[in-house]
Amino acid sequence: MTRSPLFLQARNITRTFGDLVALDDVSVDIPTGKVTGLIGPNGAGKSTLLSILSGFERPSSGQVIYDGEDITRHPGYRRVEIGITRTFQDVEIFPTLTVLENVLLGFQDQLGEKLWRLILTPGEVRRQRQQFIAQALEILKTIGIIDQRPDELAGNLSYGQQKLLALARMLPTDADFFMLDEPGSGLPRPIVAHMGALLRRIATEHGKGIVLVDHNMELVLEYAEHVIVMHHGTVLAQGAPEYVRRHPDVLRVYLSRPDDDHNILPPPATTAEGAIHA
Ligand SMILES: Nc1ncnc2c1ncn2[C@@H]1O[C@H](COP(=O)(O)OP(=O)(O)OP(=O)(O)O)[C@@H](O)[C@H]1O
Repeated sequence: MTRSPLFLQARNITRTFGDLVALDDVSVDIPTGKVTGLIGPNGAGKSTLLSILSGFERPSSGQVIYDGEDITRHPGYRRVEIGITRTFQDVEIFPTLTVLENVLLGFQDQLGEKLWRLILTPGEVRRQRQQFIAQALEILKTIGIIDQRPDELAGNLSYGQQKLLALARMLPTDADFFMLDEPGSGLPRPIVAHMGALLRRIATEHGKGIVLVDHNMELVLEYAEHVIVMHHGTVLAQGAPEYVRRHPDVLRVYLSRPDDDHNILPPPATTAEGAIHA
Protein backbone atom coordinates (compact mmCIF):
# COMPACT_ATOMS: atom_id res chain seq x y z
CA MET A 1 0.00 0.00 0.00
CA THR A 2 1.47 3.37 -0.95
CA ARG A 3 0.71 6.38 1.19
CA SER A 4 1.37 9.98 0.36
CA PRO A 5 4.73 11.13 1.71
CA LEU A 6 5.18 13.00 4.96
CA PHE A 7 7.61 15.90 4.91
CA LEU A 8 10.23 17.05 7.33
CA GLN A 9 11.12 20.61 6.41
CA ALA A 10 13.75 23.13 7.37
CA ARG A 11 12.50 26.63 6.70
CA ASN A 12 14.96 29.51 6.53
CA ILE A 13 17.21 27.99 9.18
CA THR A 14 20.13 30.06 10.38
CA ARG A 15 22.50 28.83 13.08
CA THR A 16 25.36 30.87 14.41
CA PHE A 17 28.07 29.95 16.88
CA GLY A 18 29.41 33.30 18.08
CA ASP A 19 30.54 35.05 14.91
CA LEU A 20 30.51 31.90 12.85
CA VAL A 21 27.50 31.33 10.61
CA ALA A 22 27.21 27.54 10.40
CA LEU A 23 23.87 27.64 8.54
CA ASP A 24 22.68 30.63 6.58
CA ASP A 25 18.98 30.70 5.66
CA VAL A 26 18.74 27.03 4.72
CA SER A 27 15.45 25.58 3.48
CA VAL A 28 15.08 21.91 2.53
CA ASP A 29 12.20 19.44 2.24
CA ILE A 30 12.79 15.81 3.20
CA PRO A 31 10.09 13.31 2.15
CA THR A 32 9.35 9.79 3.39
CA GLY A 33 9.84 6.99 0.86
CA LYS A 34 13.17 8.31 -0.37
CA VAL A 35 16.85 8.49 0.50
CA THR A 36 17.93 12.13 0.61
CA GLY A 37 21.69 12.59 0.49
CA LEU A 38 23.38 15.50 2.24
CA ILE A 39 26.91 16.19 1.05
CA GLY A 40 29.41 19.00 1.14
CA PRO A 41 33.00 19.71 2.13
CA ASN A 42 34.16 19.70 5.75
CA GLY A 43 32.49 22.44 7.75
CA ALA A 44 29.69 22.93 5.21
CA GLY A 45 27.01 22.63 7.90
CA LYS A 46 25.71 19.10 7.28
CA SER A 47 25.91 17.82 10.86
CA THR A 48 24.48 21.06 12.21
CA LEU A 49 21.49 20.77 9.89
CA LEU A 50 21.02 17.13 10.92
CA SER A 51 21.16 18.10 14.59
CA ILE A 52 18.59 20.84 14.08
CA LEU A 53 16.22 18.55 12.17
CA SER A 54 16.50 15.90 14.88
CA GLY A 55 16.25 18.31 17.82
CA PHE A 56 19.79 18.03 19.18
CA GLU A 57 20.41 21.69 18.38
CA ARG A 58 18.14 24.73 18.23
CA PRO A 59 18.33 27.08 15.26
CA SER A 60 19.15 30.73 15.85
CA SER A 61 16.21 31.50 13.57
CA GLY A 62 13.92 29.64 11.22
CA GLN A 63 11.59 26.67 11.70
CA VAL A 64 11.49 22.92 11.55
CA ILE A 65 8.16 21.62 10.26
CA TYR A 66 7.02 18.01 10.51
CA ASP A 67 3.92 16.97 8.63
CA GLY A 68 2.75 20.59 8.67
CA GLU A 69 3.40 21.13 12.39
CA ASP A 70 6.01 23.52 13.74
CA ILE A 71 8.30 21.37 15.91
CA THR A 72 11.19 23.83 16.21
CA ARG A 73 10.88 23.89 20.00
CA HIS A 74 10.41 20.11 20.42
CA PRO A 75 13.43 18.61 22.20
CA GLY A 76 15.15 15.50 20.82
CA TYR A 77 13.16 13.00 22.88
CA ARG A 78 9.84 14.50 21.66
CA ARG A 79 11.01 14.15 18.08
CA VAL A 80 11.84 10.50 18.68
CA GLU A 81 8.31 10.05 20.01
CA ILE A 82 6.77 11.56 16.87
CA GLY A 83 9.02 9.55 14.57
CA ILE A 84 12.34 11.29 13.92
CA THR A 85 15.51 9.47 14.95
CA ARG A 86 19.14 10.20 14.48
CA THR A 87 22.14 7.89 14.43
CA PHE A 88 25.69 8.94 15.10
CA GLN A 89 28.96 7.97 13.47
CA ASP A 90 29.77 5.34 16.10
CA VAL A 91 28.24 1.92 15.74
CA GLU A 92 25.15 1.79 17.92
CA ILE A 93 24.61 -1.80 18.94
CA PHE A 94 24.71 -3.70 22.21
CA PRO A 95 27.80 -5.91 21.89
CA THR A 96 26.96 -8.22 24.80
CA LEU A 97 23.50 -9.05 23.45
CA THR A 98 22.92 -11.44 20.58
CA VAL A 99 22.22 -10.28 17.06
CA LEU A 100 18.57 -11.27 17.43
CA GLU A 101 18.22 -9.52 20.80
CA ASN A 102 19.61 -6.35 19.28
CA VAL A 103 16.87 -6.31 16.67
CA LEU A 104 14.19 -7.28 19.19
CA LEU A 105 15.02 -4.19 21.25
CA GLY A 106 13.69 -2.08 18.39
CA PHE A 107 10.15 -3.40 18.77
CA GLN A 108 7.96 -0.98 20.65
CA ASP A 109 5.05 -1.69 22.99
CA GLN A 110 6.24 -5.09 24.12
CA LEU A 111 3.59 -6.61 26.35
CA GLY A 112 6.22 -8.41 28.43
CA GLU A 113 7.49 -5.03 29.68
CA LYS A 114 4.37 -4.73 31.83
CA LEU A 115 4.42 -6.85 34.96
CA TRP A 116 0.63 -7.23 35.16
CA ARG A 117 0.60 -8.57 31.61
CA LEU A 118 3.20 -11.17 32.47
CA ILE A 119 1.14 -12.32 35.43
CA LEU A 120 -2.37 -12.08 33.98
CA THR A 121 -1.88 -12.81 30.29
CA PRO A 122 1.31 -14.88 29.94
CA GLY A 123 0.00 -16.64 26.81
CA GLU A 124 -0.55 -13.36 25.02
CA VAL A 125 2.90 -12.13 26.03
CA ARG A 126 4.44 -15.37 24.71
CA ARG A 127 2.55 -15.17 21.42
CA GLN A 128 3.63 -11.58 20.86
CA ARG A 129 7.24 -12.50 21.65
CA GLN A 130 7.10 -15.35 19.09
CA GLN A 131 5.68 -12.95 16.55
CA PHE A 132 8.41 -10.39 17.19
CA ILE A 133 11.09 -13.08 16.92
CA ALA A 134 9.69 -14.19 13.55
CA GLN A 135 9.66 -10.57 12.36
CA ALA A 136 13.17 -9.96 13.66
CA LEU A 137 14.47 -13.04 11.81
CA GLU A 138 12.77 -11.77 8.67
CA ILE A 139 14.49 -8.41 9.12
CA LEU A 140 17.86 -10.11 9.52
CA LYS A 141 17.18 -11.91 6.26
CA THR A 142 16.30 -8.63 4.57
CA ILE A 143 19.52 -7.14 5.82
CA GLY A 144 21.26 -10.03 4.11
CA ILE A 145 24.12 -10.74 6.44
CA ILE A 146 23.49 -12.54 9.61
CA ASP A 147 20.57 -14.78 8.91
CA GLN A 148 22.45 -17.89 9.96
CA ARG A 149 23.80 -16.38 13.15
CA PRO A 150 21.01 -14.76 15.14
CA ASP A 151 22.45 -16.22 18.37
CA GLU A 152 25.92 -14.80 17.80
CA LEU A 153 26.94 -12.06 20.21
CA ALA A 154 26.74 -8.79 18.32
CA GLY A 155 30.19 -7.83 19.61
CA ASN A 156 31.66 -10.78 17.67
CA LEU A 157 30.48 -9.46 14.31
CA SER A 158 32.86 -7.68 11.97
CA TYR A 159 32.74 -3.89 11.92
CA GLY A 160 30.80 -3.92 8.65
CA GLN A 161 28.26 -6.39 9.96
CA GLN A 162 27.82 -4.34 13.12
CA LYS A 163 27.02 -1.29 11.02
CA LEU A 164 24.46 -3.29 9.06
CA LEU A 165 23.01 -4.62 12.30
CA ALA A 166 22.64 -1.03 13.50
CA LEU A 167 20.53 -0.42 10.38
CA ALA A 168 18.51 -3.58 11.04
CA ARG A 169 17.56 -2.15 14.41
CA MET A 170 15.82 0.75 12.65
CA LEU A 171 13.28 -1.40 10.90
CA PRO A 172 10.99 -2.50 13.75
CA THR A 173 10.63 1.04 15.07
CA ASP A 174 7.66 3.19 14.14
CA ALA A 175 9.89 6.10 13.18
CA ASP A 176 9.23 7.79 9.84
CA PHE A 177 12.55 9.60 9.48
CA PHE A 178 16.07 8.40 10.05
CA MET A 179 19.00 10.78 10.04
CA LEU A 180 22.14 8.78 9.38
CA ASP A 181 25.46 10.45 10.06
CA GLU A 182 28.15 8.69 8.04
CA PRO A 183 26.89 5.10 8.17
CA GLY A 184 29.40 4.11 5.50
CA SER A 185 32.52 5.48 7.16
CA GLY A 186 35.40 3.05 7.40
CA LEU A 187 33.62 0.32 5.50
CA PRO A 188 35.01 -1.71 2.61
CA ARG A 189 33.52 -1.07 -0.81
CA PRO A 190 31.26 -4.14 -1.08
CA ILE A 191 29.68 -3.34 2.28
CA VAL A 192 29.15 0.27 1.24
CA ALA A 193 27.36 -0.88 -1.91
CA HIS A 194 25.31 -3.37 0.07
CA MET A 195 24.39 -0.73 2.63
CA GLY A 196 23.40 1.76 -0.07
CA ALA A 197 21.08 -0.77 -1.72
CA LEU A 198 19.64 -1.60 1.68
CA LEU A 199 18.94 2.02 2.57
CA ARG A 200 17.18 2.43 -0.75
CA ARG A 201 14.98 -0.58 0.02
CA ILE A 202 14.23 0.58 3.56
CA ALA A 203 13.07 3.90 2.08
CA THR A 204 11.03 2.58 -0.81
CA GLU A 205 9.64 -0.67 0.61
CA HIS A 206 9.15 0.46 4.21
CA GLY A 207 8.22 4.06 3.37
CA LYS A 208 10.89 5.59 5.60
CA GLY A 209 12.47 8.98 4.99
CA ILE A 210 16.23 8.62 5.17
CA VAL A 211 18.68 11.47 5.35
CA LEU A 212 22.14 10.23 4.54
CA VAL A 213 25.14 12.36 5.46
CA ASP A 214 28.33 10.82 4.24
CA HIS A 215 31.73 11.73 2.98
CA ASN A 216 31.47 8.68 0.80
CA MET A 217 30.27 10.25 -2.44
CA GLU A 218 29.74 6.87 -4.01
CA LEU A 219 27.23 5.90 -1.37
CA VAL A 220 25.36 9.17 -1.62
CA LEU A 221 25.32 9.78 -5.36
CA GLU A 222 24.58 6.19 -6.22
CA TYR A 223 21.84 5.46 -3.70
CA ALA A 224 20.19 8.76 -2.77
CA GLU A 225 17.37 9.79 -5.07
CA HIS A 226 17.64 13.41 -4.06
CA VAL A 227 20.93 15.07 -3.18
CA ILE A 228 21.46 18.33 -1.31
CA VAL A 229 24.92 19.85 -1.64
CA MET A 230 25.97 22.28 1.08
CA HIS A 231 28.85 24.71 1.14
CA HIS A 232 29.68 27.39 3.72
CA GLY A 233 26.33 26.94 5.46
CA THR A 234 24.17 27.33 2.37
CA VAL A 235 22.54 24.96 -0.11
CA LEU A 236 24.76 25.11 -3.17
CA ALA A 237 22.64 22.82 -5.34
CA GLN A 238 20.00 20.14 -4.96
CA GLY A 239 18.30 17.66 -7.22
CA ALA A 240 18.76 14.23 -8.76
CA PRO A 241 22.29 12.78 -8.46
CA GLU A 242 22.94 13.16 -12.20
CA TYR A 243 21.99 16.83 -12.00
CA VAL A 244 24.13 17.49 -8.94
CA ARG A 245 27.08 15.56 -10.34
CA ARG A 246 27.25 17.92 -13.33
CA HIS A 247 26.31 21.14 -11.57
CA PRO A 248 29.01 23.73 -12.33
CA ASP A 249 29.06 25.14 -8.77
CA VAL A 250 29.38 21.65 -7.30
CA LEU A 251 32.19 20.76 -9.66
CA ARG A 252 33.93 24.03 -8.87
CA VAL A 253 33.79 23.43 -5.13
CA TYR A 254 34.87 19.81 -5.27
CA LEU A 255 37.48 20.10 -7.98
CA SER A 256 39.04 23.01 -6.14
CA ARG A 257 39.78 20.65 -3.24
CA PRO A 258 41.90 18.00 -4.97
CA ASP A 259 43.83 17.17 -1.80
CA ASP A 260 40.76 16.09 0.10
CA ASP A 261 40.23 12.48 -0.88
CA HIS A 262 36.75 12.47 0.64
CA ASN A 263 35.66 15.01 -1.88
CA ILE A 264 35.93 13.15 -5.15
CA LEU A 265 32.96 12.85 -7.43
CA PRO A 266 33.22 9.23 -8.61
CA PRO A 267 31.82 7.57 -11.72
CA PRO A 268 28.56 5.65 -11.17
CA ALA A 269 29.07 2.43 -9.20
CA THR A 270 27.30 -0.89 -9.62
CA THR A 271 24.75 -2.10 -7.12
CA ALA A 272 25.67 -5.15 -5.08
CA GLU A 273 22.90 -7.60 -4.27
CA GLY A 274 22.92 -10.63 -2.03
CA ALA A 275 24.63 -11.58 1.17
CA ILE A 276 27.77 -9.91 2.36
CA HIS A 277 30.03 -11.56 4.88
CA ALA A 278 32.75 -8.96 5.28
N1 LIG B 1 29.09 23.48 18.76
C1 LIG B 1 29.78 24.25 17.92
N2 LIG B 1 30.46 25.31 18.35
C2 LIG B 1 31.14 26.11 17.50
N3 LIG B 1 31.22 25.90 16.17
C3 LIG B 1 30.56 24.83 15.68
C4 LIG B 1 29.82 23.94 16.52
N4 LIG B 1 29.26 22.98 15.73
C5 LIG B 1 29.67 23.24 14.48
N5 LIG B 1 30.44 24.35 14.44
C6 LIG B 1 31.03 24.95 13.25
O1 LIG B 1 29.99 25.09 12.29
C7 LIG B 1 30.48 24.83 10.99
C8 LIG B 1 29.65 23.71 10.39
O2 LIG B 1 29.99 22.50 11.07
P1 LIG B 1 29.31 21.12 10.74
O3 LIG B 1 29.90 20.13 11.69
O4 LIG B 1 27.85 21.26 10.70
O5 LIG B 1 29.85 20.84 9.27
P2 LIG B 1 29.88 19.48 8.46
O6 LIG B 1 29.50 19.82 7.06
O7 LIG B 1 29.09 18.46 9.16
O8 LIG B 1 31.42 19.13 8.54
P3 LIG B 1 32.16 17.70 8.58
O9 LIG B 1 31.94 17.10 7.24
O10 LIG B 1 33.59 18.09 8.81
O11 LIG B 1 31.56 16.93 9.70
C9 LIG B 1 31.95 24.50 11.14
O12 LIG B 1 32.70 25.65 10.88
C10 LIG B 1 32.07 24.07 12.58
O13 LIG B 1 33.36 24.32 13.08
